[in-house]
Amino acid sequence: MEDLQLTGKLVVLASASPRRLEILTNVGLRFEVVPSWFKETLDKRLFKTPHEYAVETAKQKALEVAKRMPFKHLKTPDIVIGADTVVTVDGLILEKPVDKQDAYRMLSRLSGKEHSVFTGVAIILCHEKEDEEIDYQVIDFYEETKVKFADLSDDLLWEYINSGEPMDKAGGYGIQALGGMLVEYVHGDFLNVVGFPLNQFCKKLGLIFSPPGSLTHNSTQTSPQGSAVDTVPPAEPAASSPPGSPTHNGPPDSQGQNIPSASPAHNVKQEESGRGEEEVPWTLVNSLSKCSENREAEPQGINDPAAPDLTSRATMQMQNVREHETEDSKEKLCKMIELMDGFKASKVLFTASKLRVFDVLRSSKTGELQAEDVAQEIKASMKGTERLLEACVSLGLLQRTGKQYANTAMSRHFLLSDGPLSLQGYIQHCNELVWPLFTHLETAVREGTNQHEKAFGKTSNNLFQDAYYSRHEVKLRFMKAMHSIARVSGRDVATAFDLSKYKTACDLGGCTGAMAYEFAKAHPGLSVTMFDLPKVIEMSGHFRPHDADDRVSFVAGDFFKDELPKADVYILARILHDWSDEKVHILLSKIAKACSPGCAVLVSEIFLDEDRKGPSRGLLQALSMTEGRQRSASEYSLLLKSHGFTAAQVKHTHNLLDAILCVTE
Ligand SMILES: Cc1cn([C@H]2C[C@H](O)[C@@H](COP(=O)(O)OP(=O)(O)OP(=O)(O)O)O2)c(=O)[nH]c1=O
Repeated sequence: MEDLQLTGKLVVLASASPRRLEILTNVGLRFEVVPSWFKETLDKRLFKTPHEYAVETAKQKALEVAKRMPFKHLKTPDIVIGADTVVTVDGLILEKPVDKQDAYRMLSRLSGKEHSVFTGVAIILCHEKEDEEIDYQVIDFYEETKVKFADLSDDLLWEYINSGEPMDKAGGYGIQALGGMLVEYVHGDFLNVVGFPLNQFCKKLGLIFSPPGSLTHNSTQTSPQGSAVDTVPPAEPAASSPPGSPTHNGPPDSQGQNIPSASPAHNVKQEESGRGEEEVPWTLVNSLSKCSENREAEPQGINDPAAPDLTSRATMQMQNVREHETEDSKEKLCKMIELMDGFKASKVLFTASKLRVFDVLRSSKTGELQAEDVAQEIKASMKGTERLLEACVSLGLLQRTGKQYANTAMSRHFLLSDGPLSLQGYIQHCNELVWPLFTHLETAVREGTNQHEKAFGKTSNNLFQDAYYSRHEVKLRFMKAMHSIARVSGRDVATAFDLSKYKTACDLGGCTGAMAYEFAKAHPGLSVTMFDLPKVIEMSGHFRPHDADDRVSFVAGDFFKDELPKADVYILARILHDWSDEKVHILLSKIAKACSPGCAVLVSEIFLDEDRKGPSRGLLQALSMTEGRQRSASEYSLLLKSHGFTAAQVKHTHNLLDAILCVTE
């Protein structure tokens, strides 16, 4: 048990499949579930074999989660697991049926025949580099299981389809439940059909994480089924790349690739993170991985003499169905708990930030401190500090080794007050302004109004003039918040489109100039004017970078009242959501008047999904808005079009702000 190489690591299952959750939970793996948003739309014609398709889809599912988590969940996972199961018959790849007719077509094709079930699996190892970029190392493999269906009558097929079971399963059946009745034999790993080849996965895990000395990590391991190792460059988007694309070091099923050891060669930290010890039976996993070189793909399953007999397998299947239902409701309960506790987690982050816990830990000689030292530094009680630090560990904000607390990579990235990507300004704004507003949410919902007066005892007709910029200290806090958002999202917004043909830009309401500097940095031929209220401009000097580019200049004015500076591109970053459509029209018509043909407007906001069902970040923000509203990309596009700005290009940056670029004719 000293070999617990996964202890303290954040393992993430990038899958919404309750079967995968159950299989991995049953072996004692501790992990979080973050379903992938990767759409399974890779062009199957680009893949020579079905398993290449399944492996690539698994890889893209996992990479999407690995890349999203640092931004959306504000934590970097150590390991992300993705999988994709497909059924193949007559040279066709069958995924989940889209409707009952589709399920019928699939099942009647499978009737009376042997088919293959392939599950592709990708294990992504995320390594934080010194420059805080993340390296993604991909280990992928697949498993094939052969399944033979009995001859199935139409009546039986329809009865099965009407049970509802086929709809969320590849090939339209679930071997672990009612679908088991359709099956004559299984050759291979039964769990592979259910969605996860546990046996081969454990072997791979053993090879990656077995303790030093027990295996020769860097020797060539021959894997029974295809296995490949890729390193994905950090800036690479999770694009739908077919095999042979630049993210691949070799074909996905090439044999005999090196299996990297995550420990100690890759310096994956062993953190005592409060997530508790892993319960994976590591002796078993290590023995399995040692056997993997010798393994011939032998038939297993219900025809295997060593496998449980049919009666016990049927009992196991019934248990599985019951457990699946329990797991399903447990998953829902977890989600409920997460929602109920969400405000506590936010407040822990706000409080630790306000008390400068992350800065205090960073400034200590070794980067770590015991609770009593932290308590002394932040001038707080020992008992309260200890509770706060422990809660921070449980949220992935801190790590603990013995009695010593230290920042996690995520905290170093986003929570040090002087870090280049510090979110401290925005966190303080959330704590001091948004939090009090949200305590009056019920009244805000009843009355449909912003609760500024209730929360702060003052009416505000114009939020910026009356509230944000009324007092020096409040203004500075608001500017810090906007500054941190612009610093974190600025590069992605500035590089979202090719602006090389433009010479001048004007960032309207650009606050501290952080976004303007990002645009200047990203476009060497561009001069940027930052335009904002005189009250803002007079303080923007506080935020001037040391290496300030002299292509950025500052002009004071009110974009609703004053003449706008001339520019080829007008930037509206985080501006339009604050205003009603009526005010947006006033502003856009002023911009349109200032523009000559070929000029552009770049709007950067959180874009709501077209069905307004997400992202929740945008919809939650709307709850404390005054006269503004959140909009989708096509709503922004329509507003812009009505002022002659067309040819919209939309970029979802996966950062805090998305972007749309429209051009005048
Ligand atoms: C053939 C077969 C598939 N399946 C399931 C396993 C997978 O969950 C599903 C195939 O779809 P997948 O796209 O592999 O997975 P998923 O959509 O369920 O989850 P995610 O993409 O979030 O990881 O079919 C069974 O449960 N039993 C079976 O007998």
